[in-house]
Amino acid sequence: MIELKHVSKTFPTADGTFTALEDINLTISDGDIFGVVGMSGAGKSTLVRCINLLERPSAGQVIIDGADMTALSAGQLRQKRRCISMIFQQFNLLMQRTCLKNICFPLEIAGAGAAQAKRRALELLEIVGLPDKADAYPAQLSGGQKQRIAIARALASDPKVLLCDEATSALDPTTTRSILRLIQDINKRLGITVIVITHEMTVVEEICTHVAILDHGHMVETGTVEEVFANPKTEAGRRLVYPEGVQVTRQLPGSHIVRLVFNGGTAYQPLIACLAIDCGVKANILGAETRNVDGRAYGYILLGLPDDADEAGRAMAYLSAQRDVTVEEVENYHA
Ligand SMILES: Nc1ncnc2c1ncn2[C@@H]1O[C@H](COP(=O)(O)OP(=O)(O)OP(=O)(O)O)[C@@H](O)[C@H]1O
Repeated sequence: MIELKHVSKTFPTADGTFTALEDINLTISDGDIFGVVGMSGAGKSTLVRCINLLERPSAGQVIIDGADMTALSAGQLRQKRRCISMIFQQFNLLMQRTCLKNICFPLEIAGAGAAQAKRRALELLEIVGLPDKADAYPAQLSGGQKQRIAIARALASDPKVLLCDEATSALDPTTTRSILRLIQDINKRLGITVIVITHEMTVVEEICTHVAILDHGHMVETGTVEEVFANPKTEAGRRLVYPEGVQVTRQLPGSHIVRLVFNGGTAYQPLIACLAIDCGVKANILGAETRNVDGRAYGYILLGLPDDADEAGRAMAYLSAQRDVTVEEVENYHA
């Protein structure tokens, strides 16, 4: 388990002290695929670099499996870091080494013999689906293949945690999907906890179990992907999850506006038609946004209810009684 307790990180700059992270509290359980999302500059990379102490937090604790990383000696930290590997957007392969030798590199540093390192590297090439690229050089590979080699190298030290810093951001959508499948497979087969930093919500939807949203160095939301994506509670969360905003088809000034949040169970039920038939209340759909998370639909619909208090009350009672739907009043609605 990874716990961040009151982690802050400041940097000295020409204009004074810059706070990149402020009072971050986070728990990542073993086996999670945990997404960290936020706009550019939100502090995602700084956060992940604090986890393996590539950046030392200015305050707070990073506790991995009960050990406070910030309190370890340099030697102990080197040892502990072996259980955390990292992959990057630009792959960071050694271009003058073959793929096999790239994967052997961390094993050699850890003191493995050449034969043992080679045996393990060949196994890892199998795991990442490139057994025929042992003697190829990185320059001879596609972006997706380079990332597979980088993943094999990251796995060489038998890590418990894999940090992925925008690992698919340089790849096309199809290759992205195949790399995400590989990361998911590694998480399941090898039981490795994965932390994914990304600005792409589709990446989170495809593989993450949990997510944290960073905004200007603050962690503004965290929870399961379903919880956070179904109903982002903060402005920053809504901006990320629904970047286009709600597609408003029509606005009725003075209407009673409610937001129906679907959380996977009944998103495809003809709820608005049922409302009309069962209650005799005609609601206007002002906007809708749904997302598919792990094969289930989440999202919300904005409804304009009639001004008549009795009709609006009936509609609210009916909608509130539905399973797997949350009904919220929307105040100060602006299209
Ligand atoms: N060494 C540093 N010195 C000063 N400021 C820094 C330093 N490292 C990061 N920052 C600042 O901290 C903030 C967070 O940076 P960080 O790279 O963590 O953001 P990010 O969310 O990963 O952004 P991106 O998605 O663009 O990579 C930025 O404003 C950045 O300029």
